[in-house]
Amino acid sequence: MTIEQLSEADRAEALDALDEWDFEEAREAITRSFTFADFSQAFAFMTRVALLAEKADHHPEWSNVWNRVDILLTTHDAGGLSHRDIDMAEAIDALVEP
Ligand SMILES: C[C@H](O)[C@H](O)[C@H]1CNC2=NC(N)=NC(=O)C2=N1
Repeated sequence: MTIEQLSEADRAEALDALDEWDFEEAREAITRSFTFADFSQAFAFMTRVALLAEKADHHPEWSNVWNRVDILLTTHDAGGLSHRDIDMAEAIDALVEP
């Protein structure tokens, strides 16, 4: 299965709409940090993201420290950012900003 990296123009357009996400040039990835009231809330969020990831077969690189969850999205199969990352970022945002 071939997944194409986004062109610079498509990337710029997508990032424009994803206010809360930062582009990390070195990793060809987007990142966002989420903070919750406590660990329980953070882990509940991670559970929901995990289900999205399995459904989409697209998985985040992430870490959790107590109430914080740091997420990095990139497409390993494409060697950089693809529409899959944008779709996943939008789906994750929808969990916290309904
Ligand atoms: C075989 C399986 O479809 C692939 O390895 C999927 C799984 N999840 C993935 N997740 C991410 N972030 N990038 C990928 O390229 C990727 N590939």
